Amino acid sequence: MDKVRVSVTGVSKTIKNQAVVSDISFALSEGSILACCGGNGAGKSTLLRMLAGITRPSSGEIAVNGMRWSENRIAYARQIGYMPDDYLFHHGLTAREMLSFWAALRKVPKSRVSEVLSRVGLEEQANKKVDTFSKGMRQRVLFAQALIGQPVLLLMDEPTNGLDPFWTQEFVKQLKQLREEGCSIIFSTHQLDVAEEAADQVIFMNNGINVGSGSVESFKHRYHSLYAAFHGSLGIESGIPTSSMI
Ligand SMILES: Nc1ncnc2c1ncn2[C@@H]1O[C@H](COP(=O)(O)OP(=O)(O)OP(=O)(O)O)[C@@H](O)[C@H]1O
Repeated sequence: MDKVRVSVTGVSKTIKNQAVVSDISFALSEGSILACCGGNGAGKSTLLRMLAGITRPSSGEIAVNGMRWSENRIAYARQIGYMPDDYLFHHGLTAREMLSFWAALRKVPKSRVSEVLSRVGLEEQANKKVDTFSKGMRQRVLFAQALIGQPVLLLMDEPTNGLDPFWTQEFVKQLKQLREEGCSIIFSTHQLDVAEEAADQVIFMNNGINVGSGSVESFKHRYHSLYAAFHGSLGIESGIPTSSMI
């Protein structure tokens, strides 16, 4: 059996008396990709933030390589690269300067900066100021930032937001390459075609609840596309296996 990289057991989050994430459970193995899909306000970002250790669950357990955040926060965080859905960049810094800053924070060699810039196709723009970049280019800077510490778990919140079709395809290729290297990846998206192409597993969320989860292959076999599967999940009587273990 594949080694479990991420284990999420009965995780819930309540904010201001509102159940934002309710009783989510899944397991993701080493070198596997999970897409977290759902409409606006479904709880995807909150789930990713809990996995990243930015927000604490109200209840439930999260372990990455068997380690819980509460046991050793620094060692837990070192395993993870997190790409937020938005980031307020410091004015006046170039892409290289931003990444050098993140490399220093992560205590990784500066040589890694050029490696990740080239990986996201920004080597020629490395010395340009990030606040002059387009949305898609800024997304690629954030992707590079998430990769800088060579994480074993990559968490990405709507990573293809703002990417043009070329870079969306490049992103899918990058994810597959990272999976080959043994990295486990969880990303949220509204783009079910990207989830279908890149992910091995999918979890559909609605109002913080897992309304359907399983392998992309099994959903495609049953519904022909993730779009149909998602609609089926929301349709309640769809009969999707409701087991929350992926
Ligand atoms: N800090 C907060 N204070 C109050 N409510 C919050 C907070 N963070 C999240 N929420 C609420 O939790 C719910 C889930 O939000 P979340 O951002 O996790 O959803 P999402 O699936 O990522 O949505 P989107 O696709 O729009 O980004 C929303 O109703 C949101 O308003």
